Amino acid sequence: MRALKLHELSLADRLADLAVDALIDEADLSPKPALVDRRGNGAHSDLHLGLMHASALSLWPMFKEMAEAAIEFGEVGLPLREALGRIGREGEQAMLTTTNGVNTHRGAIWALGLLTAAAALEPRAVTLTAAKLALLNDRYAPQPMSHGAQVAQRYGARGAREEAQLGFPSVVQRGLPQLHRSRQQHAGEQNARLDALLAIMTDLADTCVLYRAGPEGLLAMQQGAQAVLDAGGSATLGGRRQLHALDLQLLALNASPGGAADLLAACLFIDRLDGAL
Ligand SMILES: CC(C)(COP(=O)(O)OP(=O)(O)OC[C@H]1O[C@@H](n2cnc3c(N)ncnc32)[C@H](O)[C@@H]1O)[C@@H](O)C(=O)NCCC(=O)NCCS
Ligand SMILES: Nc1ncnc2c1ncn2[C@@H]1O[C@H](COP(=O)(O)OP(=O)(O)OP(=O)(O)O)[C@@H](O)[C@H]1O
Repeated sequence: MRALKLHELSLADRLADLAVDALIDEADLSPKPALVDRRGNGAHSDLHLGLMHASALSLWPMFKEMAEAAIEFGEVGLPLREALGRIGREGEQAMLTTTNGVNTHRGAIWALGLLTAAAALEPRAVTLTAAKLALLNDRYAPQPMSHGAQVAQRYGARGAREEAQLGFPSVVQRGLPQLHRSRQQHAGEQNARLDALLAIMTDLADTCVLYRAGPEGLLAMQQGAQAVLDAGGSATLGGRRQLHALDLQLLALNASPGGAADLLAACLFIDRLDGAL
């Protein structure tokens, strides 16, 4: 059989590859505080690494379809936004079928779905284009009382929707600059990714944490992540000690930063877009 050459893959194929790679790299990254990683299931009794991998792979056709829809519609507008909503909901069903009903990647479908479509449309203004898509109101989206909606109501928190509508400030202003800084300081790729996750955690209103552990959990997450970075980051002995303490503290609070994990995947996706298209 003739080997498939890279340039024979369509843009949509390559974007779907990048999105799934970002999810797999996020899941594999270890040691992440209280999240599923190579060591175990963190604060999640219903999740494990194999399930995260299977879920990520199940989303490949969905990401491809989102990129194809963006290419076909060719511009930001309600028709594309509503097509993405439909494809995203179908992807969510594919995920739930694969995981037997467990929510592995709901937030990631939202963030990476918008970014994949945006990359197909405007590769030089990805977060801005994703924000414009997120600002459009999908008339067919159901309005369930999700965990995010419940804590938004209770604490007035800014959740996944607002993060996208603002152009992913946690990724653009925190995650990506930290990823580049730690690489420059020769932290090593895995440590640089951990530092990027921690930088995202310092300032995020992660609705997973708020739902599970309230404002006390959120403060512990933000201050603990800052303490690791202040101690020199994941590549240093002091930083590792703080990271271990943060892991134990978040586990004790059952406070898993799932939103931050999704945004790390978004960060890795954007980082790889440069030079890949
Ligand atoms: C907007 C979404 C994320 C729903 O948000 P909501 O806060 O109501 O729901 P939920 O509690 O299920 O949270 C979603 C997930 O977002 C992640 N998250 C949590 N906090 C944050 C945050 N501050 N920033 C970013 N992501 C976060 C978490 O992983 C969480 O599991 C989305 O799932 C949605 O509307 N889906 C409908 C289908 C659709 O339109 N898809 C379009 C794909 S482009
Ligand atoms: N490595 C990871 N480990 C754990 N969660 C992750 C990881 N990567 C991403 N996530 C995100 O975290 C979310 C899971 O969080 P959580 O289990 O709190 O969601 P839930 O189903 O809304 O709540 P609960 O399990 O409390 O009923 C997923 O939506 C997923 O997007």
